[in-house]
Amino acid sequence: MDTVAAAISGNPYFSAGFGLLGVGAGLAVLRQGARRGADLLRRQLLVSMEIPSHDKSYQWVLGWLSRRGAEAIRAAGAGAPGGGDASWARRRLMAALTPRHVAVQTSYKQHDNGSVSTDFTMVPGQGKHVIMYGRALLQVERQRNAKMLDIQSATPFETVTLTTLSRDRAVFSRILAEARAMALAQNEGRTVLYTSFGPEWRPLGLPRKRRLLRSVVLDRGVSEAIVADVREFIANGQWYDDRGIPYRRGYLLHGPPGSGKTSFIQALAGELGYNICILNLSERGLTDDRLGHLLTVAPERSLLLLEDVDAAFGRARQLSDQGGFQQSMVTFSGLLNALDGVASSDERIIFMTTNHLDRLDPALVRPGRVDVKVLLANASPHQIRTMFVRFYGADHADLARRFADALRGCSVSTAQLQGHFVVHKKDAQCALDNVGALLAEK
Ligand SMILES: Nc1ncnc2c1ncn2[C@@H]1O[C@H](COP(=O)(O)OP(=O)(O)OP(=O)(O)O)[C@@H](O)[C@H]1O
Repeated sequence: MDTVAAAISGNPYFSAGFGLLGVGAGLAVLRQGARRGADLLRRQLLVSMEIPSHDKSYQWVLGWLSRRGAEAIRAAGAGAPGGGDASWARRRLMAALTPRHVAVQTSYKQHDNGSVSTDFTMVPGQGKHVIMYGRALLQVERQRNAKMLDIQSATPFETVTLTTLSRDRAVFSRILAEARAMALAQNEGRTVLYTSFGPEWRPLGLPRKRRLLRSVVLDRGVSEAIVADVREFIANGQWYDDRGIPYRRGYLLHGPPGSGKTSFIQALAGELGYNICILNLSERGLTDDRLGHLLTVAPERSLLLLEDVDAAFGRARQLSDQGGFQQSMVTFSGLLNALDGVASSDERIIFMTTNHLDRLDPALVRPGRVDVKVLLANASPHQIRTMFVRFYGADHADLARRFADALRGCSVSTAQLQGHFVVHKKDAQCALDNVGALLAEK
């Protein structure tokens, strides 16, 4: 044994081998130590915030990042010889930090006259980027998991992770607040129409310019009465809460086609600064469960609109129940349950419209489900005069009176009147002379 040990220790190759082994092991320990140290340091010094693509704030933060990117490019390029208030060093830093790999996001902008234009914005692409926010350095990492699908949107699951130094952790809430305010400002003065998409609400098209309440001409005092009722409801949440009454109010607007029911609800939403969630009860694939869920998760500050409720539960529905055309799977009791089930403390304002009040089941329109019923009928003489003056100006009040007299006793909808005025938009006298065309339409 001793001779073997002596042989090994005396052998220079063996000694060198052991030496190398020792150095290797030492290095491995050092490397692991360094990694652990870096991990520990990272945990102590860095904080991160992950935003998954299914979260509402995801698009807000992407929008915010794209705005920051554009600002960084401006700050880096602008003011080269002494321009702008960014120092030269800061501009250089901004230039260095401008993301090199960007993704394009196309957005549509609706102008006040209703036309739509396209706009391209660049958001940081997949991978890591570094940006400056105030004095804080932030790492932005955008990751896509191609193997995971967001079930609701059927798009790959994505995340954006923001990382910064622990001492700057407060920037996260500032960024979220800024991103939210930025997104909301884009919809300022506009009404967002939501429609159901699976179990959630999605914006339908672009936010629309708010419709002015006075652009919808209802009979004397009708508009004012509804607006006052809704405002009173909105202002009295505590009252409902104190008495344990579900905080919801139901309105039913009924009347012939083209009397302004939908237009009025849009204008009311604009007046209140609310959005509208439109639900089509006849929608294919809509079930009782989904309806109940949708009514509970409607975005805050929105009016829920169930249009043409008679179509879903009137004669057409009976036909489908007898094996006719396939409609939604919502049952009448499912609708009642959904309306009653909205018993959370969240404010719910539900508008229903119908052309046929008589076809509605009394159970649907009982107080608690429908608290306010309003008839929007064919145009009254007051509406005819008001619309005429609104189209041609106050100096045509006399023609307006004669026009209303010519239509006295006739059933003309406000939509028909609007159509007539559009045809004769340049000439009030012509509109009066051709009033007979309105009667011929009948
Ligand atoms: N009272 C009104 N004042 C101003 N415009 C009106 C009025 N009524 C209808 N219109 C115009 O007529 C068109 C159709 O109106 P709207 O869709 O609001 O009618 P509706 O009562 O909801 O019809 P329907 O019962 O068929 O759904 C819109 O372009 C709207 O601007």
